[in-house]
Amino acid sequence: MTRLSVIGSGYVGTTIAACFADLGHGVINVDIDQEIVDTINDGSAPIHEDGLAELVAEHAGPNSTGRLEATTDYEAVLDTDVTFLCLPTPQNGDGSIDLSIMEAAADQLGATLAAKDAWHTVIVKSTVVPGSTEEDITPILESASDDTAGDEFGVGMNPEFLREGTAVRDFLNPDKVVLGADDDRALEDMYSVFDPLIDQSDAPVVETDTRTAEMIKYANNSFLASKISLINDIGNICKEFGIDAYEVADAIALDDRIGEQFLRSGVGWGGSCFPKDTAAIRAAARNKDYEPAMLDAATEVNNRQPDRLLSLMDNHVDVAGKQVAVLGLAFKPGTDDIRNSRAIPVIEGLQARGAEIVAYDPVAIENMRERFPDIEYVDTPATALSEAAAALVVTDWEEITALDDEFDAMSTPVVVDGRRAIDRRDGIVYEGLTW
Ligand SMILES: NC(=O)c1ccc[n+]([C@@H]2O[C@H](COP(=O)([O-])OP(=O)(O)OC[C@H]3O[C@@H](n4cnc5c(N)ncnc54)[C@H](O)[C@@H]3O)[C@@H](O)[C@H]2O)c1
Ligand SMILES: O=c1ccn([C@@H]2O[C@H](COP(=O)(O)OP(=O)(O)O[C@H]3O[C@H](CO)[C@@H](O)[C@H](O)[C@H]3O)[C@@H](O)[C@H]2O)c(=O)[nH]1
Repeated sequence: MTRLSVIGSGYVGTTIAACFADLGHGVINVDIDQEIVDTINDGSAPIHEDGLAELVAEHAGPNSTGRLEATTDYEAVLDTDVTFLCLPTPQNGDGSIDLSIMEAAADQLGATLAAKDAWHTVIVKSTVVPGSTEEDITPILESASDDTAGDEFGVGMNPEFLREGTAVRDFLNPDKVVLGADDDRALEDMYSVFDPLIDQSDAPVVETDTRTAEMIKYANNSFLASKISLINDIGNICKEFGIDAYEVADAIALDDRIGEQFLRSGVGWGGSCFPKDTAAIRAAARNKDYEPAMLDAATEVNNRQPDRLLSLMDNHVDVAGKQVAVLGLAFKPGTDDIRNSRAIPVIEGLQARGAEIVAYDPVAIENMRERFPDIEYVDTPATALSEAAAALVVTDWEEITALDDEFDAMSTPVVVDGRRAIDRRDGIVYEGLTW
């Protein structure tokens, strides 16, 4: 059992903290947000993630194992041996990575660790461009603690591959565990934290240096985002020829070299990671005078998909002054996260056309209301469809894929499906984005 601290208690920080507690470690979550801290200490999850509420309740708050605690006080890291940094790494206006939150947290952590004589290992969990751990975070930790990395404290980089919506399952059953360390003792500490997970999941371990670990994360996300863009490009061609891209995808997936995952064409990739991370690595490449032509193209294809969805609708109905149902607001099913959701450009496109938007999502309405306070939100997809002149499917929630005769209540039954969520049926004018 290792005593861990996890700085940043968002999607990644809370998930890994609860999972590490479940694996037997004692874990302290540190966050600047008092509400998040109170929620965890009450034994509740601050975010919507399948299985997380149960884990937090089991390990934090009253009648729990007590292995998970939260605080706003950085001093709590002094009671631990290893600290994970799980802070946001947003993008600047030009797409490049904004490390300021990481740098501020590293500074505060370093200043706190100045009071500790014993060895401590700091592990960067956030997605950061190659060289960040070595050239930015480590020097800040050194100057704030007045200690030397490799002598008095260790630094590691351990990228995270969990997906939102399946975060707990993904974390506990990883395809790989990447341990990036620039000194042996840090690597040893990383093993002491990950051994229970490696034993339980049998995941292969990749031992490497911090720069390579950082790049593995970007390569992983860039590859997956590009795979979706490639199938979207092919899907758009299929649509022009009247061919079903899903039938084509099923066939090419039989080639082991291609594989079946991430071949669902449609309105494109959103979320807190693919858009931001592809932008950051493209900007980092340009900074080294390399033009990332493939990743530029993947981004361009992705940016076009919402417009193609709206154009298909325009072919059937002029929505000015008419009600349009937007079905699904989260960037994917299973999460309340709307960061870079494809619903955002879709809603903007509808607003530009003067439509009256009625939006439905099972869990993401409150988050989208902050972004678009003036559109109408409803509790059921049937209410959104009633009297609508068109319906646009943006997220393939079960509540949406299960829809059937609810479409009969539309004023003009034009359904444009960005996720292949709805079956073609009599009585509706159905357009699939790539089929
Ligand atoms: N969300 C994902 O699915 C996912 C998966 C893999 C990797 N990542 C990466 O992990 C990192 C974190 O992402 P996230 O989605 O968990 O972010 P998030 O925005 O959900 O959570 C970040 C948390 O950090 C807290 N915070 C901000 N500044 C702080 C400070 N100075 N001290 C302490 N806490 C502070 C915030 O209050 C928030 O709770 C990012 O680099 C992201 O790219 C995310
Ligand atoms: O065949 C597919 C698969 C996904 N998507 C879309 O792609 C986006 C991202 O989906 P997904 O990868 O499932 O969700 P994320 O939670 O963003 O996870 C990605 O980003 C995380 C943060 O870096 C990584 O940890 C994960 O490995 C990586 O899959 C969503 O908008 C999906 O709708 C498609 O359009 N077609």
